[in-house]
Amino acid sequence: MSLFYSLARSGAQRFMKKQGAGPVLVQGLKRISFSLSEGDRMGVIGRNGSGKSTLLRTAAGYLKPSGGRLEVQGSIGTLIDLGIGINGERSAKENVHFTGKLAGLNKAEIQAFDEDVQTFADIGAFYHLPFDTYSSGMKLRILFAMITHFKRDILIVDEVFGVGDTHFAERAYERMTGFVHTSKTMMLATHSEGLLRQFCNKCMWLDNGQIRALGTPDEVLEAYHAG
Ligand SMILES: Nc1ncnc2c1ncn2[C@@H]1O[C@H](COP(=O)(O)OP(=O)(O)OP(=O)(O)O)[C@@H](O)[C@H]1O
Repeated sequence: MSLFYSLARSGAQRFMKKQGAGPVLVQGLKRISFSLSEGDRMGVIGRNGSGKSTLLRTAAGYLKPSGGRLEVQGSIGTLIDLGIGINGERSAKENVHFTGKLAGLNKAEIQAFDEDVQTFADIGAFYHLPFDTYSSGMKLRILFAMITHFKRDILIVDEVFGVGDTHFAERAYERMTGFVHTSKTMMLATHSEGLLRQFCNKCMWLDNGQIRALGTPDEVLEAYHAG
């Protein structure tokens, strides 16, 4: 199983460019090329606006690159935007049952899925209220519990841990550790060196939408700090 991703070109400039009275163009990524194989867990670092989320969304298939080639083999689990794939007017429970049906689970499996999410997310009576009424932290709890219930070949996670409280973060790290060992490939955008060192064996430094360094977390962090 491999994840090969190449964005060789794009029609716009990286910086915001106003073309006369026309639209403003923002190029999120430029000349990105890398491949990940089974067992690779790549952290993506970079300053705010450097393109980390854009890269993850593209790799997950939510964004279509304007040029280049993206090749992904295997099932993908994502934790990128708090709400993608969720019906905000429905409760977490209803969303869990719907997702379970979509995933082809039988009645007993859906019940187990429901119990697992409800127990792990631990949001009390909110579990039965519309998702849109949840705080960011509650949304994270539900979505994290949902995606980590399933075994996926590829896990793509944006730095959403920040909205969880300490109690949840501890349990999430624990579950993530288990998940990392059962998933084959991972991409994790993060500002946390702790997370990077704990979960990743590769690291990409994005700067202005381009790869500035690619290597082990130690190598890339050293380059990143050196500026
Ligand atoms: N929907 C959008 N429309 C236009 N420009 C966008 C959109 N999303 C992101 N951008 C731009 O693309 C660039 C990269 O943004 P991105 O969110 O990928 O950065 P990031 O590295 O994830 O940032 P952060 O660390 O702040 O989350 C930024 O210049 C941003 O303004």
